[in-house]
Amino acid sequence: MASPVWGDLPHLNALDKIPRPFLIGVAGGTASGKSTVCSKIMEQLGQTSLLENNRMVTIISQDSFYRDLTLEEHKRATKGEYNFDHPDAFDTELMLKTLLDVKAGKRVELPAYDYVAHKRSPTSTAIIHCSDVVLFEGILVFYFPEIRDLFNMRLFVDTDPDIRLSRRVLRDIEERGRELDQILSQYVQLVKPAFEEFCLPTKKYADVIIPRGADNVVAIDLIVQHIQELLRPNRTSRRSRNNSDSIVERPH
Ligand SMILES: Nc1ncnc2c1ncn2[C@@H]1O[C@H](COP(=O)(O)OP(=O)(O)O)[C@@H](O)[C@H]1O
Ligand SMILES: O=c1ccn([C@@H]2O[C@H](COP(=O)(O)O)[C@@H](O)[C@H]2O)c(=O)[nH]1
Repeated sequence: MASPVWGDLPHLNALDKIPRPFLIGVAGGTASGKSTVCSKIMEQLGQTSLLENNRMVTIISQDSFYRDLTLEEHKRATKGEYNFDHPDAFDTELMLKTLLDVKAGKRVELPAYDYVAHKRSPTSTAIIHCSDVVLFEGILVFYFPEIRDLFNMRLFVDTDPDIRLSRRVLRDIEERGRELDQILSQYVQLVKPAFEEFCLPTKKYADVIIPRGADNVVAIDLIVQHIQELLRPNRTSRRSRNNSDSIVERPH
């Protein structure tokens, strides 16, 4: 049953024992298009038209697991001098516990991350219900072995660094309230070196590398087809057959 497109995916061999939720890790450098790729996968699985509570595909961002900063760290963060791209910036324990809960089908509550305040927002939480597919995206989702091993499929979004930087500049000015000189100095001093040291070496763990991110419609189509194949409705879902059927339908 293994598809030639997917090559050798040892952890996907027992296709008759597909775990639910099916946990997909999506790694890649900053502004590579991880969130956009996840949204496209969700859209093509016919999920965006459904009410949030009825969706069988969920996206979780690793950014929800940035650890709380001390006063001194927060001061540095406001000047673009705190290293948010280092593995130590994350609350690994909470990240692991949450993913284990998600895998166990438990309902989890996640605070959204506030990039302006540099902290988790207590007023904006997402409730993760048990889903058929959970996409977990972030710069270092393959860095921590205990977390990496939880994924049933691993994707790496591989976008040219110049394109990533230009997108990050626009995004950080428009959405994250940053000044150009601070974005550039943070990028050169912290983001780029950490990408090379911690993120890029994790590309080797990917089952599928997606060059050009969301522009790569062929790769996204193939990934979606593969997920649909794995989650055929004759497999048992945590929810009703009616709900899980929506996953195998094409959007049009
Ligand atoms: N293929 C694309 N073409 C144009 N802009 C894109 C594309 N993919 C992502 N972007 C934009 O680049 C920025 C970063 O994308 P995002 O998906 O949030 O990346 P990441 O999750 O890796 O940080 C966003 O403003 C997004 O709208
Ligand atoms: O308070 C913060 C938290 C994070 N960052 C930067 O965000 C990116 C990770 O998010 P992507 O969506 O993958 O780009 C990371 O490179 C951090 O440097 C921040 O600037 N401030």
